[in-house]
Amino acid sequence: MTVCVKKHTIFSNRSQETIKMDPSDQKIFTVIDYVIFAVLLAASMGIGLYYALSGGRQRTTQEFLMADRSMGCLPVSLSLIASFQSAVAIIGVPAEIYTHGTQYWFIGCAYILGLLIPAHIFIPVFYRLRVSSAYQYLELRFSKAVRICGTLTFIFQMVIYMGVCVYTPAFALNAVTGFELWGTVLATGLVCTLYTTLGGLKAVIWTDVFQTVVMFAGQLAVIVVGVQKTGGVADVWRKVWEGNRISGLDLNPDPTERHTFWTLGVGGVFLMLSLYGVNQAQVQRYLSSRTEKEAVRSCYMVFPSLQLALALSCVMGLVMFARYYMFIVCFPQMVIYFVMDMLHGLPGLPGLFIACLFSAALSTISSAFNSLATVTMEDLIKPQYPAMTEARATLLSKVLAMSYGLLCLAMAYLTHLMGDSVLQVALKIFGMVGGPILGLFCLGMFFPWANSIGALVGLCVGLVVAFWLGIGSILTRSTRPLPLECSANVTIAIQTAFNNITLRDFTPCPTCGTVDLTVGELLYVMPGTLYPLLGKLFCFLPEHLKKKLCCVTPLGQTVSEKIDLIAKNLATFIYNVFAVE
Ligand SMILES: CC(C)(CO)[C@@H](O)C(=O)NCCC(=O)O
Ligand code: NA
Repeated sequence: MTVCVKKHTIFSNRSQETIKMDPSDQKIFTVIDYVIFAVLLAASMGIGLYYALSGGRQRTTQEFLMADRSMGCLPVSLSLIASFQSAVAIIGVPAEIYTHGTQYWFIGCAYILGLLIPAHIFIPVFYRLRVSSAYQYLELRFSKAVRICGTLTFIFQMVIYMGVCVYTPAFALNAVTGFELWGTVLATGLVCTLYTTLGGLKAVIWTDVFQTVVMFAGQLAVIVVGVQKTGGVADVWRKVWEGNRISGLDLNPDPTERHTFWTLGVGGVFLMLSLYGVNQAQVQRYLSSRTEKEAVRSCYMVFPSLQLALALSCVMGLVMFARYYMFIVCFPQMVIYFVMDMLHGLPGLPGLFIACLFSAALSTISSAFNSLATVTMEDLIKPQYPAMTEARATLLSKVLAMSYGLLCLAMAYLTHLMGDSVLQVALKIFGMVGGPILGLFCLGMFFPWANSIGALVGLCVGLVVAFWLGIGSILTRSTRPLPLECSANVTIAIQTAFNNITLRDFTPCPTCGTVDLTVGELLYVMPGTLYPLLGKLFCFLPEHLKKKLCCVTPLGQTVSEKIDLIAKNLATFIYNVFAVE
């Protein structure tokens, strides 16, 4: 088979749809390939059925939404990777490496802090409060209003994301090989809806494990065959070296530059924190762990696997460059073209890659369905109907998981109607909304004097700024992809600034809880919702100074200690009021 793409179409980004396999090569897929794709769907379905019929048979919300809080660290860690490794990344990263060289690979540096901070700050806070949803934290720390606004923002973010995640791989595959578009979208969407609804979080986590393995296997197959067909490792290396694709560390401080150490290293940490620190899909997996230690361990285990995932997609981009280095620009569809060019004639391997692509998609949308069902149940419905029976709550959670599954198909159709360009916009929205949500949680944990009005104003302003930057960068076609760290910082800045205005009185009390007096409202900061950041940073100071510094009681008190503290704080507050009089 020859590269049947006319040169001018490769140079022009606009005529992407002309990149198609040669019609005489339409027999890329043999029966075996279709069987492998069917086996992926059937095995995922089987895991769903297994967890519907074993264990507690999904009769409680504890089992359906939290996997009975009994998971070990290995499945949790593989599931953590699978949630946010979508097909968008699998075909997007090789295209990026092909066009701009290996600079993007430096995002691997951000995984260090991007996983250490969730492991030692976010996990302990969430785990010890024994919440079910990350947004429950926001009510404990701020107020009900903040919780509901956070939940709605998250739902908006994930609903847009899941449509893109199921549509993108089907669309790219269809455009290049003619693989049935809507059949694929419907099959993956419906199978995923079924196993998520039947088997709950246990099924979601165990299918993630299976799908992560398929994902790695598919990418590895492309690389091994690709290197062989391109003339061996030495030849690939020579071509990418001569083609200037091996990038050194770019320390240019200009934040509008495409990828530099700063945008990747610093921006990458913010991206990782918004995904691995506070996103409900991930928080739920930490909370489903048997113990806090297991949760922290699973977060550590994400590091090597995520590095492997990154390395596989970067190397795939390099092999692809060695193959087609005469073309300058590469776009995602060309990655599919490359894969099929490498694997055709090897029965089963094209099927394995399709399974890899849809494993990535399935594992992401199943996490979305389950986490969306959880927040809708725990944050929006349960507080309204506290007397609801467990059986009814479980049934409702299943209905919710199914409804979000069907909504995902509707979103995929909407994405299709709006056309190709909306894909980029939708992915940007995912990143843009992540920033202000991250800002909200950081504000709560690290700023004892932050209050609920500040949090709400900050969230709104943060969203406006994120959209302004995001939409602006789309209109001006700037190449800088995620204004996430910027909007997270703006959120925190606005929130703290606003707090200084609304704060009339700030009294660290003797037992080091805090009493905030705001416009007509008394705010008590619940113990365990703050992370003693300053205390940890200045750990060398004597104990009484540290306590003053962070105004925080240590995490993990008993209930009676908490009640005791609340009483003391109230007493202090009353004393202060009357002392002023
Ligand atoms: C989480 C990272 C940064 C890991 O490299 C990457 O997989 C990513 O940007 N994921 C989110 C976008 C997506 O894959 O859909
Ligand atoms: Na995935």
